[in-house]
Amino acid sequence: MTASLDAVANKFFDYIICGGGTSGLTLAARLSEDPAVSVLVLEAGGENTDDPDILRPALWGSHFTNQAHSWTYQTVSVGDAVYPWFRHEGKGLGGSSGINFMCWTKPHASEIDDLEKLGNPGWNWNNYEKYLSRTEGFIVPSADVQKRNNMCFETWKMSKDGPLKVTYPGTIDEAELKIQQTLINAGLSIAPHPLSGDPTGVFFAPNTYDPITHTRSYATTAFYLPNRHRENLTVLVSASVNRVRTEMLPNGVITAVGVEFEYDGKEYVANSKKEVLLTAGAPKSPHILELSGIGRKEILNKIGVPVKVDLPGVGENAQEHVFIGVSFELRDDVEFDTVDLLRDPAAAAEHIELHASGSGIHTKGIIGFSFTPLSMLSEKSEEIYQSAKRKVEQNAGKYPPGLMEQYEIQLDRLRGRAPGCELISFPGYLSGPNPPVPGKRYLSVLVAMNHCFSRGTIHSSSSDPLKDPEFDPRYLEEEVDLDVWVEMVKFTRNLANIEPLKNMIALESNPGPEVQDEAQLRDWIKKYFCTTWHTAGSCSMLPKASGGVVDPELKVYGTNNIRVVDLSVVPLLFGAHPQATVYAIAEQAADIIKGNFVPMSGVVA
Ligand SMILES: Cc1cc2nc3c(=O)[nH]c(=O)nc-3n(C[C@H](O)[C@H](O)[C@H](O)COP(=O)(O)OP(=O)(O)OC[C@H]3O[C@@H](n4cnc5c(N)ncnc54)[C@H](O)[C@@H]3O)c2cc1C
Repeated sequence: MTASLDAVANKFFDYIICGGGTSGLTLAARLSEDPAVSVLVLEAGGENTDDPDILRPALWGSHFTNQAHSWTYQTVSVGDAVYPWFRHEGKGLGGSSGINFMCWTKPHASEIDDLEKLGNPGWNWNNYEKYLSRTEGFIVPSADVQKRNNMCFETWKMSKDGPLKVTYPGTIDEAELKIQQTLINAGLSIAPHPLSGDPTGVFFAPNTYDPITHTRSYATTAFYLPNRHRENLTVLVSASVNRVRTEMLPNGVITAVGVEFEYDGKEYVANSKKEVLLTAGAPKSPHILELSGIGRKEILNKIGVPVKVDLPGVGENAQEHVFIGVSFELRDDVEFDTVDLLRDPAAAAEHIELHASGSGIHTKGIIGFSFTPLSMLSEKSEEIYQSAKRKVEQNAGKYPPGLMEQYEIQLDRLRGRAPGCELISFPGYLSGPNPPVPGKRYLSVLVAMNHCFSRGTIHSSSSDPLKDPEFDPRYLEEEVDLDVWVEMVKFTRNLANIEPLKNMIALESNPGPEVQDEAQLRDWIKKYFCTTWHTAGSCSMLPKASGGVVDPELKVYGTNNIRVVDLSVVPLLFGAHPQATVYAIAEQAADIIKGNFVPMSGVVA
């Protein structure tokens, strides 16, 4: 059971963790392994344990309409986009790991090594694998499942020891193999070791899935429930952190002494003896810093918060992954159960029943992936690269501190060093503008742009903690992003002409026959794309002079004992779904905080 207010208000704890999400619960479990240390987690949302809408798989996106499950952020500038309201993060224990799409992927090793290259000793692939192995609990599927799905794990380096269950969903349709074969026929190859350093190619990715109960495995089941009995771990839900309380040390550095939090409409205080750890996610961690007087002085002056540390990088360098769905209507004779069925209330009820017995749509997952460099998809890749390079060189003097170093790496990736183009097979309709036809089933290929050059900002617009920060993502501001994306969509549409997919589909629903030439394609993308909810960078781990907010020990510059430990610290977003990386960051952070971190050398050592 979570704690009562009385156990928290005005009490003292060694560590106060602000946000009980993916990283927060991981960190809490690791720090409280030492019974001599007291740990408090404050989570703004509810406990949400045993909630079937969280536990039952294949409910992708359904949480967005439920305020108990997700935060909804309106973005500031969205250009022509029609889905600005589609901006969500997880709320309640488990955070985004409780509402995410459960896909388990990892970046190319060189992209993690890039963190070290950007000035962060110890943040490299070797340490990444070491720390992620503490979370990851891979369950190898049966020999029968492997044979049926052409799976081979000999070259995959996966840990079986962690508490987070990672495996394949109970139902894998034969259609997934056909989609995979189509991609191979289109020129891609099987990725030899996609979850151990090089995801280039096609593969079936596991999910965060418990194969016994056919339910979601997430930060709550892996790190909170098994440890909630610990006497030194206190978790208070419905407690929203307003700001960090600080004092100034004689040397001009500020030190955290606790936090102020909102509970049931009133403000309370919890005191920290050692550290305050911000794990509120990329939209909210910079918000808490700014409300605490740590941030860009112009922003703090504007919202009337006294400046304690002038730290211009807070809320800057925000990066996103974005996707757009190309949907194909399936032929009626194709055997492929898709989530389209769930639009019929009677079928939806039937599949809830089926789930209880370990079958039906709710035992499916999103598993079909390919990651490639642009050169594998388009003959225009060199032209696009040269044009992006010219632009970066021309504007070199105009970029904010640190961005040029990031762009140099991004150009290298664009030329093929790491795969930024992703295609995901989604069993159902997920696209616009043409709506699904009742009774029809769809396959959508989600075309995801993972190495966006555009950068956004997330800043407080008021000193009122209950007012959400303003998120200005500046999507597609850098034209290379759209150039790359157009080529990816062209490649994807052409899959309809390649067997065996050709034989499965009746027609292309979106973008549809109205979208023919390149100008129309560009307009369609600008209108109907959507975030992939992987926001990073808003509290970047970089040297301070490069726009950094935290140092390589994740400590906020100018403070003695405030750290940020969540996806916001990643200064340059990689080409993978980020939950695995968030767990790895939290695991490494726990060792750093405990004083146990012995870095394994990486490329820069
Ligand atoms: C819809 C969706 C689908 C996704 N799909 C995938 C996927 O399939 N695979 C994948 O790898 N990744 C996926 N992701 C991304 C991944 O889940 C997240 O990047 C990751 O979980 C973020 O972890 P975090 O610890 O940074 O933040 P979160 O897990 O979001 O945790 C932040 C926590 O802080 C709490 N909080 C916020 N403000 C306050 C405050 N002021 N006081 C107290 N608590 C506060 C929040 O309620 C939340 O619980 C998805 C994300 C979303 C939203």
